Amino acid sequence: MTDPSKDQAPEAALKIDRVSHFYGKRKALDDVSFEVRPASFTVLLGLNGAGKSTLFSLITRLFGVRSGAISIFGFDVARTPGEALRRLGVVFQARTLDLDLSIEQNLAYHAALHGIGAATAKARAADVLAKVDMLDRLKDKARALSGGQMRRVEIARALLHRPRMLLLDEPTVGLDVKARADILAHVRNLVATEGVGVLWATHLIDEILPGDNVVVLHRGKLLDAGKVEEVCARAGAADMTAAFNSLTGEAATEAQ
Ligand SMILES: Nc1ncnc2c1ncn2[C@@H]1O[C@H](COP(=O)(O)OP(=O)(O)OP(=O)(O)O)[C@@H](O)[C@H]1O
Repeated sequence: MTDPSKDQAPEAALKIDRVSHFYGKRKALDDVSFEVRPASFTVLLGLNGAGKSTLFSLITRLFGVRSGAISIFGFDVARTPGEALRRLGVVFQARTLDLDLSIEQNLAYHAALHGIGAATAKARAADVLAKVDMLDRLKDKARALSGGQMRRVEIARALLHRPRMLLLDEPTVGLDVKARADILAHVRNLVATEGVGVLWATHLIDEILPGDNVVVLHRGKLLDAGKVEEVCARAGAADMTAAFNSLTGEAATEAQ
């Protein structure tokens, strides 16, 4: 007898199903579909204007989904927003820590917004800060941190309510090479050790590693999605840079 559980792929952490979005007459997303699996690191790769931020705004319900559907672990963000967003953590492109508050206060404030009680919040803050190696800075003001350290605290904060899916919108913008590598390593570690599904938006091709999933978005259209190796093979390219150039007709961006 076959084991039915073997045939059932685990539910998608994030499912984007035929999503389009217009700003006035400008089509920012054109019939985009893809999935992020649990415990996978998926790179949303696109140049400026590809539609990455628009897609994030739809996933987080900043904008309503008017065409297509988005679900998180099977919960539609429009029909069951509470269930869907409870499972989602977000790190936005813009810095969002209150610089005059301590790290502890920043996290406590966020926990309160999620309805997490003070004692639980304290324990969880220690837990999530340890995951990004920032526990020793608990009492410091956010202002005292470097850009990379702030980003790590923002990632910790996004994990406070224990989401199973994490969105990061160009999280390494403005960081130096070491801070970028640190953030990437911490997030990849969350995928490996905690089974979190990650969607990592970037325009930097060298943030992709072999075995990652990649979604190539260009001017609102999804050009290809799959394992890096599959995308390269389909494009007849030796590496992801060549695959991106061939798919989009534009030059990919490497690290600064
Ligand atoms: N509020 C808005 N009003 C009108 N057009 C917008 C708005 N926001 C984005 N756009 C347009 O939608 C398209 C997609 O933009 P979006 O910001 O989603 O891309 P992106 O991939 O996130 O780019 P970036 O890396 O520059 O942030 C672009 O053509 C952009 O000019």
